[in-house]
Amino acid sequence: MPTFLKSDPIYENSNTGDPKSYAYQTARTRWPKIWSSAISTVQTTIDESKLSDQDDIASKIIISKLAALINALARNAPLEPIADDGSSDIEDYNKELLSFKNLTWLAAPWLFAECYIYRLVYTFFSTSSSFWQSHDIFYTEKCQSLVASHVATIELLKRFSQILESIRSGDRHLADEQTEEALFDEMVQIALWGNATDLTLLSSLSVDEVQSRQGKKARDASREHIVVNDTDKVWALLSALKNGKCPSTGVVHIVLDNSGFELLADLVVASYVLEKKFADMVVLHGKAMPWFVSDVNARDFAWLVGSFAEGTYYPDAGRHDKAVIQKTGTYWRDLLSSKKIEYRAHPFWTTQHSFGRMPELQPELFAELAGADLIIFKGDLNYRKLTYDGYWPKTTPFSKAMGPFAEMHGGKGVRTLVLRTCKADVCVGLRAEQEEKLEDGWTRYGKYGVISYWDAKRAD
Ligand SMILES: O=P(O)(O)OC[C@@]1(O)O[C@H](CO)[C@@H](O)[C@@H]1O
Repeated sequence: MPTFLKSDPIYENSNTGDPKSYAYQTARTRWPKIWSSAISTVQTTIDESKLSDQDDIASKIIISKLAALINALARNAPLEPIADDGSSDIEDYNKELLSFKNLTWLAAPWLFAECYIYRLVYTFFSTSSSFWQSHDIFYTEKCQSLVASHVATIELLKRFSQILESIRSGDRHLADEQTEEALFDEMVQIALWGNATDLTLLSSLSVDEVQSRQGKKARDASREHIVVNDTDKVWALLSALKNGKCPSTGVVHIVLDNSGFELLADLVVASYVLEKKFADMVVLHGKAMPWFVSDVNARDFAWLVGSFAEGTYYPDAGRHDKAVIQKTGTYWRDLLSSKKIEYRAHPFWTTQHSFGRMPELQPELFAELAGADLIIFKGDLNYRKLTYDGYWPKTTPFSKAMGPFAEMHGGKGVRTLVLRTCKADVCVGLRAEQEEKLEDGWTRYGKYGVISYWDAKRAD
């Protein structure tokens, strides 16, 4: 296995040619479904829009490129260099592709090939006519999924509103350490299980199955499925930061994953962090382009906050529910305008690179993360990128699987917390013999979760 950087670990990774990997099934069934459905979405947009002749010709080209991609997957064709669309990330994609020599779709490292496929498809649009250039083929599906989740959404917003009230009223129960810790635990659970509902799973689970994972009942039932749980360590950190027992910069970052219900859960957690004064500012990192079907980009983010604040999110909601929705949307808008919450989309998050490459390839971004009190990574793809998507033995320490990203840098490294439901092959940090009790394929369908923490600022 060639390595792109000298610092990459020599490891066996999930590969689309390996029948024992989830990648095998993904490349043969999930990808063709995702891209066929993209063709239908483009067709619907054409039918619903009055396109100019130029845009109409461009639409046909986009559809033919998507069809050719589906055909290339079926034929196990080689991956071709990505066309230049003026963005600097393409160079590294093509450089790494060359380093593999004759990579074909059905025998490729999963992480590389999957990032490459989303970046490639984006160029079908970014190099097209003006109508299509900023088109997000997944946008409608993302909005619809949140509207379809209105029951769990309203339940979560009501709970959030209660929490805000108790924090603000200085509820004396909240002064008790155990109650405080229980509330933090609830926040972690909300953010973790919010990740169990992404749209790529719809190609293997039904809408009902995905929605049944939302809400408090589902969270409580899933507790026993958390295979690594470092919540207490993170609680110890936050308490130390707040009590001045640990130097603080007052900034927490959340590297987001999916839009819709998961983004809602992440906004709840960001607000909790601010209201409890664990931080003065929360930076949210989204994607700069449509990515892995349901990942958050600027438009999804603006739609969620805007449609809540304006009361257009769920027009059929009752008067009381509507008031809760609008109040929360307005509250988030205010946090954004006062810069207590900031949304950003660094191009690094849509490269193929594992985060262990960040210190060398994106030292400024790495320094910024290292300068914050805590970085919360959400979701499966971020976990795969933290751990090089490697076939590590499951008992490998989390810090070892992260490589240079986890290094101490003289006590100035990154404090990493990952909240991820397992939807791939990789999983580390288990205790010896823990895996024996888990069923075959347990790392795949979002049933199990990990709350893994590594503090690269510790003095020891
Ligand atoms: O990052 P997320 O949204 O938690 O999950 C990403 C995911 O759904 O997309 C890929 C699909 O092949 C897999 O890594 C994983 O199953």
